[in-house]
Amino acid sequence: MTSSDPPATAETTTPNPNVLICDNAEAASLRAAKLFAASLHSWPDLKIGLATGGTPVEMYAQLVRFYEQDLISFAEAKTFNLDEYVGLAADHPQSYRSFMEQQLFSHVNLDPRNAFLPNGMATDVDAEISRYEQLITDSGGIDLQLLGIGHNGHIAFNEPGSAPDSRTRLVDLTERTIASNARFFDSIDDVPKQAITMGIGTILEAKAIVLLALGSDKADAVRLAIEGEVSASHPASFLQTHANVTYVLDEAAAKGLSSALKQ
Ligand SMILES: O=P(O)(O)OC[C@H]1O[C@](O)(CO)[C@@H](O)[C@@H]1O
Repeated sequence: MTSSDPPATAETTTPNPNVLICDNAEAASLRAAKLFAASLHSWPDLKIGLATGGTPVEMYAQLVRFYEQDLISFAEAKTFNLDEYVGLAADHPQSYRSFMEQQLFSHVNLDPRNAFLPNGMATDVDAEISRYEQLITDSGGIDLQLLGIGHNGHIAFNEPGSAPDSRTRLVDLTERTIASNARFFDSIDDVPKQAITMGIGTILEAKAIVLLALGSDKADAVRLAIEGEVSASHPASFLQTHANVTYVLDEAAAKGLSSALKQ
């Protein structure tokens, strides 16, 4: 080891994270949508990793607008969602399959046979997990992955403590995540307690990643993800070890970042 070598325990981090800060949530959603649209335009058979939650709603609306303007087509694309609740049927209004149908799938020309999510009702969960990982592998891997970020730094449903090499698996949701997602359900008791999620290792195999974060309540999570220590206590920090991550933020979500990253 020479003096220029990193210490053996250090993670390799991206030296210049690609941080795009937009004036407001709408502008950030449009910016993120343009990144996906540009890739889809260049590579019509793009394998796209998709996220759910409140964050991507406006971004998906922008993608639908691009499709309606004939700027993009999903005819040859494949999509793979990050996660699905366990115990919700595909047609349950709060399943992530339903979310995707409402926000994107039903509005564009994506072949339903090319829209993949884990099956939260699978009786053999282990077999379902293997099937889902294999689907991604057989497709050649995800080209461009969209991520949101949880208040505790979770990406997909990889809660704090998730290992960087974790794969698609069954996870227990934390009380904080259940409380945060209760806004989508009639009552907090209706929020599923488990999910099938891609692992951190699965996500890091995507060739490129876009993390979209909106609003001041995400500022701490964003700061720790981009500038904090790489640690399982904040799973999004593992993105620092990936060579091609673009963070698309509104001003409010970026407010905790050091000034050097804001230029
Ligand atoms: O976009 P939201 O609703 O703030 O959620 C953030 C993250 O939390 C999840 O909804 C999971 O709880 C992710 O799917 C999402 O990326």
